[in-house]
Amino acid sequence: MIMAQSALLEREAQESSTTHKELAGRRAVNGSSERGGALSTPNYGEKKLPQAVIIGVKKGGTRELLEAIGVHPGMRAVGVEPRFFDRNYEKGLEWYRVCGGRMLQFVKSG
Ligand SMILES: Nc1ncnc2c1ncn2[C@@H]1O[C@H](COP(=O)(O)OS(=O)(=O)O)[C@@H](OP(=O)(O)O)[C@H]1O
Repeated sequence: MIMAQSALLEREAQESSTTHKELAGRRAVNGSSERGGALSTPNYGEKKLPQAVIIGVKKGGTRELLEAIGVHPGMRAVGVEPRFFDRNYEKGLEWYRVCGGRMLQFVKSG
């Protein structure tokens, strides 16, 4: 199942123990900035939160779906599943965003 998640991520951001102000401070230290949900750094380009997530049971065929989506020239799909919601949730939204940037090494771009 693919689920639009902007509302979910917005709620996550609001509930996160790290405030926007704190994150802005960290970005200033790291020489990065945020524009419209995209974290920009001089060395790594933009690290955007995903616009959709694939949710599925184990052995439900999610990998196949992910790879099929990734073939589309207009889509960027993660190469390695970040397992954010079930294994890495406590690492927070910032980890998820940085992970998204790392994913770009594996994606097919259009
Ligand atoms: N279209 C289609 N029809 C039937 N079966 C399919 C299909 N696509 C993927 N598969 C099978 O789904 C299994 C992998 O599912 P996942 O990608 O969710 O695996 S995992 O849970 O993340 O490991 C994996 O099953 P196993 O080969 O038994 O491991 C795939 O063969």
